Amino acid sequence: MAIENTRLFTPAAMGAVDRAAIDGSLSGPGLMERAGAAVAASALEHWPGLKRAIILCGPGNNGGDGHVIARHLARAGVPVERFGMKPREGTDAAWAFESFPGVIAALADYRPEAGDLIIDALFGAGLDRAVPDEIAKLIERAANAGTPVLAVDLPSGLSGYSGRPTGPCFRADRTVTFAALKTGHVLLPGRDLCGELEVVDIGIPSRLLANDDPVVLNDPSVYGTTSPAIDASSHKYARGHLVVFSGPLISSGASRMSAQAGLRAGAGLVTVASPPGAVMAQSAHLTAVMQRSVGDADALSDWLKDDRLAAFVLGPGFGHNELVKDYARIVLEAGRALVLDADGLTAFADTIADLSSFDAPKVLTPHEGEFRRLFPDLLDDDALSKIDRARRAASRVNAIVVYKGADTVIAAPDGRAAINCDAPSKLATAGSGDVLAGIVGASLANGRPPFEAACAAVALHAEAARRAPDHMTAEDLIAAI
Ligand SMILES: NC(=O)C1=CN([C@@H]2O[C@H](COP(=O)(O)OP(=O)(O)OC[C@H]3O[C@@H](n4cnc5c(N)ncnc54)[C@H](OP(=O)(O)O)[C@@H]3O)[C@@H](O)[C@H]2O)[C@@H](O)CC1
Ligand SMILES: Nc1ncnc2c1ncn2[C@@H]1O[C@H](COP(=O)(O)OP(=O)(O)O)[C@@H](O)[C@H]1O
Ligand SMILES: [K+]
Repeated sequence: MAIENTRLFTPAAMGAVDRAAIDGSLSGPGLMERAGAAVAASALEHWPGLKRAIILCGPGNNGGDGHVIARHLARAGVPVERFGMKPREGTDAAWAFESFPGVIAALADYRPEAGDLIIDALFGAGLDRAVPDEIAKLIERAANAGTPVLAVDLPSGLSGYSGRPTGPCFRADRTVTFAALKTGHVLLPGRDLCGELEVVDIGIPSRLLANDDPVVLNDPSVYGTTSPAIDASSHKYARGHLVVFSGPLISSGASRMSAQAGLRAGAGLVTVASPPGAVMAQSAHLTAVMQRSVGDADALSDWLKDDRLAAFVLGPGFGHNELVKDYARIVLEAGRALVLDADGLTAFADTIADLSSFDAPKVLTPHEGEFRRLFPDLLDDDALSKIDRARRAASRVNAIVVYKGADTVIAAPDGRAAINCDAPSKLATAGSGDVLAGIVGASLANGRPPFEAACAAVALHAEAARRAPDHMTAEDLIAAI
């Protein structure tokens, strides 16, 4: 039975849920029995022609699940062989083994054969270091033979917290996990190493599936509907006026993409603020998007007397320009929302924390390289997951951080975080980040709070990409919004 729960758990938080369930009415063996039965059912459903189930059993509860799986598959008539180690005495896993005692061969003795399915029940939530050498060798033998792998809870070798391998790691075709997804299932490369993911209900009551760690999958439960309702009383200013700063003539295209994306994404009006030297080129291209010549800080301050200017995008194609810092400060001092992207981020490489003193809404949209420039210490800290890196960055800058990638993390200074997992890889094309910055700007101009605005924008960007042609350019992406 698949379950719907967009909350994500670290293995530690899930362990607390398990303990609460066991302290309540549920028994450890009862949970293990349902977990093992669900994995066995998945094996039978997805590998109907399997000739031999190779069950790799570790010393802990993950191995305990393996013994339950062995019993269920054997009773279903599947030839079963177990490799690994016996559980420690007196544990739930020992109960599982005693419920189906038998030979457990040494891991080194396993030789893959055609028709095998490896059921990996070596380590799950308890993995805390690189797997030992004999397991590393087995992983290599199985990969060379192309033997399919069904992982129990997590592929052994993968951190359920960070989504990064601790060393050699199984690449599973399918992973069956219990009660809720763990962060390591959705962060890369974990998401790829898990293969198809299946979350099964093992009877833990949903009231216990709560924790203090507000990390969720990015979906409408976070940000509401994708665009605010437009009714008869609505007018373009009510939908918000977005401004995108243009860089010099040579790199003015990026601002156009942000601006056009912003207009498509639902800003009521969009103006490109161009340096005088780029005005002519922009005029030749822009139609529904308006333009204004803004050449220096005074011109910007003067324009900001118009309090209908709601949100600003600063950075795409802006160039390495001293004006970045002045413009950012002036916009934020005026209390307007600011999206800082690309060159806008790079300009603050050593001083990003200075922005924390401004209360106006701020959204930073770094990709991996920009994140490194801004927060090298967080990236160098191997103990942190991408989620916690983004959260620490958000709290340092007092801003929403959209840490981009195929596993984009959106984090708020108060600890809220969402992971977007459904962006297609065709987004890896020049300009798609400029498009995102424009969508975030529109979402802010619409008046959403910044975390919700960023989450809605990332979801819309991914949805547009899914709809766009396979060999899309950033222009196609804009058209698909
Ligand atoms: N709790 C529940 O209610 C339910 C739990 N369920 C299942 O339990 C699983 C979690 O079980 P678990 O906590 O026993 O951890 P598990 O992953 O089996 O590791 C065991 C021990 O291995 C060791 N070890 C770690 N890394 C190692 C390494 N690299 N190389 C060598 N050894 C290493 C380490 O022990 P150490 O050697 O450090 O003393 C660790 O404690 C979970 O994933 C799910 O499948 C389900 O049944 C549903 C109900
Ligand atoms: N392989 C991928 N899968 C999913 N999304 C991706 C992938 N590569 C890039 N993206 C997304 O595309 C956008 C690229 O942004 P960025 O790196 O700033 O590009 P550019 O500077 O060319 O505009 C981000 O939103 C990122 O999350
Ligand atoms: K496993």
